[in-house]
Amino acid sequence: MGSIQEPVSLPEEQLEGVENDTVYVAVGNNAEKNHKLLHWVIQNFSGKKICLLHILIPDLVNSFNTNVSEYEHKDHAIKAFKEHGSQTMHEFLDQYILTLVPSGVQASKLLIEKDNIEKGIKEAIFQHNIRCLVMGAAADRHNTGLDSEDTPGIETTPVLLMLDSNTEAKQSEKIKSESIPNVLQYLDSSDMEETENVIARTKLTDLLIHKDDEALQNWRAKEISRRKEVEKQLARKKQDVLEMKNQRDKIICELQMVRDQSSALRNQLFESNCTATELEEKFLSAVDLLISFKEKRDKLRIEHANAVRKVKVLTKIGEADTTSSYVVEFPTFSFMEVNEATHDFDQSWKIGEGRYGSVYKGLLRNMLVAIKMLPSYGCQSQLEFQHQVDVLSRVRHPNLLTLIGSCAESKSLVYEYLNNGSLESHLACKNKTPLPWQIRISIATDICSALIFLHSCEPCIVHGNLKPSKVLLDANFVAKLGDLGIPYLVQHSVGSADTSPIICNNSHENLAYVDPEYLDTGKLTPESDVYSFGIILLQLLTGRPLSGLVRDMRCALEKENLKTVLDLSAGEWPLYQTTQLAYLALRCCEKTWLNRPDLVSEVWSVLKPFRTICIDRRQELTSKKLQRAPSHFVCPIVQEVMEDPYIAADGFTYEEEAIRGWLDSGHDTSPMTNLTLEHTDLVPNYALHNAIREWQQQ
Ligand SMILES: Nc1ncnc2c1ncn2[C@@H]1O[C@H](COP(=O)(O)OP(=O)(O)OP(=O)(O)O)[C@@H](O)[C@H]1O
Repeated sequence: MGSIQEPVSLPEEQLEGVENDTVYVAVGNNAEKNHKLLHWVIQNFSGKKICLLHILIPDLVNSFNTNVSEYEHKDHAIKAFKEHGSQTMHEFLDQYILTLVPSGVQASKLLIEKDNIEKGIKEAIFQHNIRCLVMGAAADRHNTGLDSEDTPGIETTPVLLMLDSNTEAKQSEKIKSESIPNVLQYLDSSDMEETENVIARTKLTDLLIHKDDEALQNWRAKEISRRKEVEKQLARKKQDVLEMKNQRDKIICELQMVRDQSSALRNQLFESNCTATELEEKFLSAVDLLISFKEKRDKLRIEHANAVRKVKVLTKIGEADTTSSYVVEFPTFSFMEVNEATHDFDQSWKIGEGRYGSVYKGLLRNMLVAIKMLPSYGCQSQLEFQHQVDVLSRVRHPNLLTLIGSCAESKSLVYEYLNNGSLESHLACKNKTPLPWQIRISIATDICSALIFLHSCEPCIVHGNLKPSKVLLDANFVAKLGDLGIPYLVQHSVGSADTSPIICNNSHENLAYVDPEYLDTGKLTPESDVYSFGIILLQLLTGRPLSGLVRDMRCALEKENLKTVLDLSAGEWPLYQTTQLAYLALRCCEKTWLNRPDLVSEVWSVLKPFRTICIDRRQELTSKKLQRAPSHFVCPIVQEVMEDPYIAADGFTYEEEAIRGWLDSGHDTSPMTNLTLEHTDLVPNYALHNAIREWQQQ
């Protein structure tokens, strides 16, 4: 039985079988494919015998396609056509042979006429005992297992069919006919199509040849109905395509709409984001605004509370005013208030007593004050008294004790309280360290400044009772003159213009400050104050008792021995300037007022150069003292270093007087926290008291 092999490229063992056999090459009608096939054959079988095999199918169909009526002479035509086809094919094969000759191939041709290629090939194999047959391969590459890339130059690889021995080839026709059709699978697709066409045409030809008109008509009708069916299908397809096209257009439209909507939504989203950001910013600024409004509101609340408090105070003052029945411009106090402030004029609250009454320390409307109780004798009316006080209250100067208010009922004057006491106490060194010379000179300057102011007033104001007890020192050692105008107030009361209270009720010591001319004439002049100032200046320089003071100074200056009289506890006096001051003081103490120096042109001009050095020193001293004072030494109410610290129920320590005054004035709350106090008991803070003492003695 013949075996069929598939040599794609031709290995040596394949070629061995071909050696002595003629290689049959099956050529078709496609000239291009034939050329490629022959090219392949030349490459693989150079020097071999080649026989070109062509199965010629008489192609009558072409001649009958156009006009069937022409078949009246068909026998003759078919014959002529066959002859013509055979001749043409011979010529073609000859041409192929000629192309093979230069390649050293012995070529021959074999033309077999058969109405079927399959049958023709079978016949050729039988008749010519073909063992080696080359055919154009089928287009189906799976059959060959090759790619065109592997065999460049030809689209499909030709197929070499090796048929077994002659004996096998000559087997019974039945067996051979079984094996031969397999050959056809190696024909390329175009050959197959061609074959099918040929078969169809052959059938038609058969019909024509055998004059089978009825069958022809049937076949035609079949063809027409098939064609109609195809046309119908085509029309349906067209309709489908049209519908699909419409659908596609619709979808595109919808897609476009969706795209538009999407872009609109995107814009909306962007706008929303912008709005959100804007709103967020607005919200933040609103929060800021709210915070600032809250702060303002709190501030306004505080201001409101303060205003309410002020209104209450003013109302109280108003009430006090109505009780006194006078319309005055500056605060007046009721006797009750004065009484309360001084704790029923408690002796422990008394500061001192002079010719014109007692002076009490007091806590009045939360202020630490000095209340001077004038003698109640005399016929001065409350109206006259109040008028006089009103005039005095308008005389204000930094070196004059400030008159805060008055009480017409009790005929008392309320002054600011100066906690550094009087110059008198300092000169006497009562529990006090001696004043440095700079402070002394600055005190002289302050007194001079106050006198210049008083004397320059219109009408001129003469103090008339200037002495160290009337020179009060504040926390910064600034000197302030007190008791201004008291003699006038009291004189009126006494009702005797002739009787001078200064003279009448004054001690011998106090008379030392009184102008001798005034003593002689009873007439107070500005120069009277200059005399008193001279004595005070001599006291500041020497610190000596009044008796023989002028004489001793004069003597020392004459002997140019100033140092012997100077108060050396005041430090190292600058001798030249101090001598100048000493001369100036003596001139002030001249018995005749005409010989006394002018305060502005002479005294002030000498004192003025000292001012800067003295004020600096004063600041240095006070700031040192203030700096050194720990904050817990200072009373929260009066803001001064405490002398008698007491602990209240709120746990804070206060100056006893201050906290008692606070509680006695009806307060039941803490001055520090404003919370209600559990009780009003006070406990002395001995530890703090000792600490303050130690600190003060340093
Ligand atoms: N505002 C005040 N602050 C502190 N102490 C004061 C205040 N006013 C007066 N004093 C003190 O009160 C005491 C009594 O003073 P007052 O003026 O009544 O009498 P005097 O000056 O001693 O003598 P006189 O008035 O008889 O001449 C004085 O030692 C004085 O230092």
